[in-house]
Amino acid sequence: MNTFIHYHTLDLRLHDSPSLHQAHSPNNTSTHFLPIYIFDPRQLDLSHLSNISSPPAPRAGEPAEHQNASLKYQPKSTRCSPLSRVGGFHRTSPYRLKFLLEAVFSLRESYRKSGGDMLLACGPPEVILPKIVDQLKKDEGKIEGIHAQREYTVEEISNYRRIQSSLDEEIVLHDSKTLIPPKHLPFKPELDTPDVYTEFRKQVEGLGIGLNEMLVKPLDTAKPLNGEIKTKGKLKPFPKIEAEMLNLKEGQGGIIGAEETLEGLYVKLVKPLLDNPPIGGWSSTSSPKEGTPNLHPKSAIPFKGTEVAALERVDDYIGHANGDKWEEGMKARHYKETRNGLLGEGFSTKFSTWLCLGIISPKVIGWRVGELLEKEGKDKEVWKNVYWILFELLWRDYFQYTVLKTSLTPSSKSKSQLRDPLNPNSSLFNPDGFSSQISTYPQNLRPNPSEWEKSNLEDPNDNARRWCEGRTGVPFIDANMRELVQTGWMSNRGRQNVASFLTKDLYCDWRIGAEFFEMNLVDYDTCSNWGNWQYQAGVGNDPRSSRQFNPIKQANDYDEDNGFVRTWIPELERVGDEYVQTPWLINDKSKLGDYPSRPIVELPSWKKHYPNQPPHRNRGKAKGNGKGPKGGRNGG
Ligand SMILES: Cc1cc2nc3c(=O)[nH]c(=O)nc-3n(C[C@H](O)[C@H](O)[C@H](O)COP(=O)(O)OP(=O)(O)OC[C@H]3O[C@@H](n4cnc5c(N)ncnc54)[C@H](O)[C@@H]3O)c2cc1C
Repeated sequence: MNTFIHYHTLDLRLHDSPSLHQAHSPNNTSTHFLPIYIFDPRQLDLSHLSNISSPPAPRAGEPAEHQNASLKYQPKSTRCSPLSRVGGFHRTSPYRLKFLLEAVFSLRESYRKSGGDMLLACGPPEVILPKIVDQLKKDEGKIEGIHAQREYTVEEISNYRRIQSSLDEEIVLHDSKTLIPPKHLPFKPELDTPDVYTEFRKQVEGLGIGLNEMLVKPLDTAKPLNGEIKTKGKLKPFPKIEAEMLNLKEGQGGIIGAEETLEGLYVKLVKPLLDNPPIGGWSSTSSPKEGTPNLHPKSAIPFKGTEVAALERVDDYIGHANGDKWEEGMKARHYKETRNGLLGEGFSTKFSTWLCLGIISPKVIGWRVGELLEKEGKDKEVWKNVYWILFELLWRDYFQYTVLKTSLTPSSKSKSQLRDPLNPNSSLFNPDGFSSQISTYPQNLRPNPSEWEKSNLEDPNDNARRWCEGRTGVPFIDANMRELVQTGWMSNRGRQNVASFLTKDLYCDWRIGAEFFEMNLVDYDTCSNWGNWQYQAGVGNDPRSSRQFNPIKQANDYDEDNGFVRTWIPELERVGDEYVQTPWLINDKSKLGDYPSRPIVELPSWKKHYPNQPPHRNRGKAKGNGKGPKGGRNGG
């Protein structure tokens, strides 16, 4: 027996899978194929699974390095704990947990439907994987290779390094995470990713935008068929693993039985979240007393975490070729015009929900966009709208590669410190962000964390806490925050505004916002989240002082009919349309019910956008035109 192991991390799919492709290519000598997914106690509290001891819960503010005494490997500057470092938030919400389990269980189902299976385990991967390898090597068994997707973030890099340090076999890493794979880039991403997005995009577009130029063809390893995902050919047999023969010690974790269901596992994993709700609590739809969370009826992402759902969304949004014709895809043809919308599922692609776990390959999306552009891109309107999807996907790549570069560069503050081979050091989570790694960063724009407001999230009147709970008194901000907590989603427009409000108007530590997003966003992605937060907070590698949004102007421009604010803030029901974005201006405050009668801050620049101010409330002007405030555009 010669086993090809594929260790799934953030690549929960069968299509466009380099491992699957390699394992089943004619010259591959493996006889068996073993895909495995391991729930890691540093990411999730696994204490309700059998034979697992999770790291002790840290207190907010306590440095991560003191939080993992029970683990053999002591992380230094990483955030390896199921609670976040600054705010002490969980690192997942019930919604996000359910989405992950949907992805894992549907992947296992797809493997089974294709003649194979997938092993589910829990525990530190550097303990579990070597035990499995040992068992497979017994009785002269061989390991053809251990394959995984290359990750660019410090926790994932240290995870691979820890595993590697306990294995004789080399882990083979595949570049399957980005639209443009590293080897196609016109520069070495780990060294030369430009500090400014526009420069990155121009260099990439210099490759030529067409199919097989900038866009790389995805591997044809699996496709949807009658509502299921099927691999191209039959899978190699799944090897027998005997859980009791792994010799795992007490507390080290183990194999999750083949009979375990999504619902059963969910109940065990969600318990620590429900027992210890975060500030403001979980929303009632996301944490039912029994079973898995229901979708919020107003959710902008009424989708499942499955490969089938992801590929159906691509079909629905971009469409597909049918002979000479292009079918469906009306949404993509209006993408640029509608992408700043706030309500409903149609305004933007929502691809991020599947991209974050690798349920869909960015290359599949890119290739489909390229096909549509090739067929219909001569029409300028189609080109402008459809191309913009690539423009945004390049933002995603840009943050991935920026993080890769900084993950492998020592902080300028610790130049003397030799790189810890097991533990790369990144400024992604530092208060002064990437700026701390750039010696040429302009002095006058350097962030000064000591000047930021100190937050005490225990205090219900704390500004950052009121931001988290959607109680700032500024309806446009609160509506976005409530949507996030109640559905696990917020639009890009909303994210930019609430991030600006927390950091530029309230002057709070941006990491509280990034951690709160990490807990709640179903589409949470380390690079996109922390990279965008740095960018908005002005601590990233593209320094500018003016990324400040005016929430009143933004509300006037993007919530023209007040539908968004009315959807999420029912307390404002009795306030007329004119003042619903500025309710503190009405005389009869009794109409506000429990809603704050004053905003926690009021900036002079807001006033010219109040009702009846010259110039008159400028409704609808910028809706959907892709223009943000001066200097504030990020990703359109
Ligand atoms: C403070 C803040 C936090 C964010 N956190 C995340 C996060 O955790 N995960 C995440 O995927 N995105 C994040 N974004 C980026 C962006 O808001 C989302 O990618 C986008 O809203 C997802 O919706 P969509 O798929 O409909 O996007 P579309 O508008 O349809 O864009 C298509 C794809 O392009 C990519 N994209 C678009 N804008 C950006 C951007 N600014 N940065 C990186 N990629 C982009 C995404 O992969 C997206 O799916 C954040 C933005 C801000 C301002």
